Amino acid sequence: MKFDVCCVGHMCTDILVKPVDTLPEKGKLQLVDSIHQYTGGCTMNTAIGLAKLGVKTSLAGKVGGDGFGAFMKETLRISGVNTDGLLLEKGAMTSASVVTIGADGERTILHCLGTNQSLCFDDIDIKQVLDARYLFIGGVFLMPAFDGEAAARLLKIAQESGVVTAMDTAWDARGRWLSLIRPMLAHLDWFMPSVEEAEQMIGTREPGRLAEAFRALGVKNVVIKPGSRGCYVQPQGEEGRYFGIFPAKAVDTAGAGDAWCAGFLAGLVNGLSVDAAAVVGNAAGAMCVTQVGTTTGIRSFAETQEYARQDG
Ligand SMILES: OC[C@H]1O[C@H](O)[C@H](O)[C@@H]1O
Repeated sequence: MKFDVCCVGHMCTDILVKPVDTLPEKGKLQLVDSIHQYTGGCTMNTAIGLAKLGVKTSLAGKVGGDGFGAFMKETLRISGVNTDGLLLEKGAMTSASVVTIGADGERTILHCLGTNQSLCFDDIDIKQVLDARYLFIGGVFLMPAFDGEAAARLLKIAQESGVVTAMDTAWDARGRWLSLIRPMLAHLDWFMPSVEEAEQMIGTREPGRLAEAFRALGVKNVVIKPGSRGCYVQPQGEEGRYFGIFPAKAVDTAGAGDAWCAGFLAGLVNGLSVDAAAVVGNAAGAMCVTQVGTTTGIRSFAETQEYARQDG
């Protein structure tokens, strides 16, 4: 195996906007203090997070042949993510998210779909996927040509070839939730939605009931993240358990869930138990929100473990 994790799916450029204190009146322009450009999108964030945590990571997906696409490819390269599976589509626009950060660090996100809109099964370099121990799919609801049977097909191929499969979702603005995701669930070793997303699929916020429902639909191991009580982990055949969050001063919460996935998968790749990996996930998520940008706060695996020991 050449890689530990291959990440497939949603990637974009994040345009981070910090408004001045007051909210605009409806229909008026918003004054901003600053605008910055970062890499973004669940898959991109998780891939860069994994690489910063020292995991051998590759990525498959699509960006446009524009300035944003070039910026993303170069950032991936500098971060140490293999981009052989990254398509640059000439004449197409790279996806972007306008992320507005409030005074409390909470964000609102406006998605401009770009190349994620047309990402399809044939765009994915299967060899790259099968050359990894783990496949991570991120942001499945933000890729309308990939979000149903195509994602399920890729997960099935990977799982049947012995690749451990993991998936996070994203918010589904079109509200299809379980109807769309159901064919994927039977091919997932790890399903790691946020509690808000999971609630939309199953209709409860209670992690134990959510995990039970996903297990009944074919998922092997379930994580519900991160929620006010931390993350809830229920591996196959075991009781579910909570792991509490680390207190952190949030300046930008965007990417916390992606950082969690990176930390958790890095833990598994490094041979930690599921419980210890969940703690590393919580630490990576907490470190992420202390800095502006979705991957700025992520540090090496050793530093993340150290953080978990100090503040746990
Ligand atoms: O998960 C965080 C990501 O969601 C949004 O899509 C932004 O791109 C941000 O990077």
